[in-house]
Amino acid sequence: KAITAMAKQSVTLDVLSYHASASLDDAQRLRTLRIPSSAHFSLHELAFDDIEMTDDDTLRACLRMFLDLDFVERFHIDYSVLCRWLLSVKKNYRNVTYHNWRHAFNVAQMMFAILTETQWWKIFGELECLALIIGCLCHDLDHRGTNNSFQIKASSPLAQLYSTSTMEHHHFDQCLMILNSPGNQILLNLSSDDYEKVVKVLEDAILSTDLAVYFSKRKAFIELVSDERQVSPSWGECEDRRGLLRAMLMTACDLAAITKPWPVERRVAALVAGEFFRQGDLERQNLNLTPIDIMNRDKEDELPAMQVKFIDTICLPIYEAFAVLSPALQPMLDRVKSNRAHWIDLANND
Ligand SMILES: CCCOc1ccc(S(=O)(=O)N2CCN(C)CC2)cc1-c1nc(CC)cc(=O)[nH]1
Ligand SMILES: [Zn+2]
Repeated sequence: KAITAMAKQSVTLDVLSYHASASLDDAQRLRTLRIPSSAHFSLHELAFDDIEMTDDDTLRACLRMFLDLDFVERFHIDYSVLCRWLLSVKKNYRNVTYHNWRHAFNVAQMMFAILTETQWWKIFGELECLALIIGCLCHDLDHRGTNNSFQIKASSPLAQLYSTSTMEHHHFDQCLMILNSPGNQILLNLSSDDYEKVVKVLEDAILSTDLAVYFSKRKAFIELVSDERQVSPSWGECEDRRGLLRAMLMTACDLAAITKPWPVERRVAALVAGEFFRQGDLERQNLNLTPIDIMNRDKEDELPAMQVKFIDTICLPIYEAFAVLSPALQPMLDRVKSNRAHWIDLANND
């Protein structure tokens, strides 16, 4: 009986992998494209904006990040497999308003920019940096444009699988499924020891993008920052500190639209609002519930005030701590403050 169950499980995985994987043709085409420099794509910019980029550009930019971080050489990643893996990751983001491939790509670019501008890649080492970049690209895989509380309220299949951090567990599950799909196994040539380490860091990184996890870890992080101030080399030796910094880094990159120049923040906030309001519509129509204010289309004019609250309660603490840890990140904090002023203006004009 156990054997048939195992056989069924493996068939399911194969069927999932088959549909999740990008086509060989697409991978073949991407493989032949020329890959411009990181400077060409402005990948080291903390104020990066992807609006001018085509989907092909985003894929080539990801290849550039893997090449510049030396992952392809160091981990003997087959270049065709890397191309297919990137296409499969992109394919497994849905066409939702905000939590789509572009969001994942922007989060990965922010991680690349922070790790390089602060030199923190030296603290984490190649293995943990590989896990962080893969984690960013995969952290919202198969997002349906609805949040954890919606899954619970709708008692969706995902909520029955995972009762806490529902979506984040699903994103990690999808990430592993693609990494283990034939033709997509970019970690194939890692030692089993290195593979175990990458998967562990990957799981922590993706689960850290649940704001509930951020709230639970933030106090310890801010205390550590006020005691230690700059990131001294000793941070590298302590596994717990590195884990805490990685978790905070994931949140800082996930919410980084708030640190971008105003035209970018204003555009992204409209996408976030669009997705929230659609969830509110679903809650009314399907669940017969009155949505919370942030998802209630009728409260649209309160959006600027909500953004100010979002900045004060969630964003400022983390970007203030990061600016203390590395002066290179000060411009991010400055832009959060100037975006706050814009939202205050809009809140007063309504
Ligand atoms: C733009 C449409 C309104 O957007 C918001 C409204 C309220 C709050 S909140 O801090 O009060 N809070 C967050 C935690 N929830 C559980 C309860 C509500 C946050 C946002 C918001 N979130 C993100 C992250 C996805 C990005 C972004 O730009 N804005
Ligand atoms: Zn995200």
